[in-house]
Amino acid sequence: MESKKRKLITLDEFTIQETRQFPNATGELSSLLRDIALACKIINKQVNKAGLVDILGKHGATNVQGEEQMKLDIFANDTLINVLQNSAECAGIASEENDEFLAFDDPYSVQSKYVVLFDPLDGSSNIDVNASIGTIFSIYRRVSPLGSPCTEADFLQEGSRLMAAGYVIYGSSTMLVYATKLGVNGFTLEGSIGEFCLSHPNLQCPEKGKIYSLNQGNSNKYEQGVRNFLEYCMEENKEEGRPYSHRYIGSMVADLHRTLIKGGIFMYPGDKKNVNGKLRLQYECNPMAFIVEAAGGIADFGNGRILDIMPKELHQRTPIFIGSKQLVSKALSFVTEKASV
Ligand SMILES: O=P(O)(O)OC[C@H]1O[C@](O)(COP(=O)(O)O)[C@@H](O)[C@@H]1O
Repeated sequence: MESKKRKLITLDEFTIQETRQFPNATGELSSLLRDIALACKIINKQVNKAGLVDILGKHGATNVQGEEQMKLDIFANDTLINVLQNSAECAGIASEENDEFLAFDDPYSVQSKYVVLFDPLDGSSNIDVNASIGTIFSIYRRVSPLGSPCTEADFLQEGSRLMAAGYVIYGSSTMLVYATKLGVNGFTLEGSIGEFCLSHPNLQCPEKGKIYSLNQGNSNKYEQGVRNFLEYCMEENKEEGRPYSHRYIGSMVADLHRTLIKGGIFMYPGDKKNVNGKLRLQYECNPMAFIVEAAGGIADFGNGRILDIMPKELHQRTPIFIGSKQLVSKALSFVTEKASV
């Protein structure tokens, strides 16, 4: 018996319906989201055929983080910048791959209310081995006056001031997940019509979880509290369903997507060498914290809410403990991070 065809709701239709809930809404934010989705469709096409075109491997340059840039990092970065520069809804961007923010000074962009931050290709170490990778983005309303180019202050705002945040995961299917204050929704790319269609409405992060996710290879460098929590996760306790399972893909987007859907905890703690860990506050941790909190989970740096951190630099890093309320609270009861952010 043919399964009942369900009505496809495209991202466009969904965002227009959402806009209608705000009488004063102008539709600029939804249009900006649609532009980001367009850029990610272009990136998706290259990712899907990466083995067939000369886009695998290193580009030969290093970024401001001192990391070797992959060819796909550069392609994704250029694609997002080009689409957003032509979008007329974006005053400027900040990217994990660019040292400085870029202010668009054409007559339309300087009038735009919003700026966009992005990690164009998250999980770069997984590109050549065909494991899931992603794009992470976030949108702030400007604090600088409209009519003139945006400033660094527009990008150095606390995560709690985000208007929207999301990611696209290039995995077994390509999905776009985005959050506003109204909630979190997931859309799957329907290749035959080239549209993101609503597939995961009103995503909620399960309160409990039995999966913990971190680079366990660094365990000896983590502080005692983190190691005690790992012991707790691996300990036998039938009643509490322990030992928990360890899962780590090594792409934050993929590890967070699993955590959002199945519950659990994802961590990238600080360690003796890197007290603030590896992940970037503005491009990775704030957008993910905004999404997980909007889905009922929590996101902490060990001594407080990620979204309350006042950013000082565009590329600053922060430790992160994020996911299901109960399991993250348990981890925090073990962890007394010394990191000041
Ligand atoms: O290899 P490690 O140290 O475990 O780090 C993996 C983490 O680094 C990242 O790959 C960093 O992201 P980029 O690929 O954007 O630089 C995350 O996606 C991932 O969670």
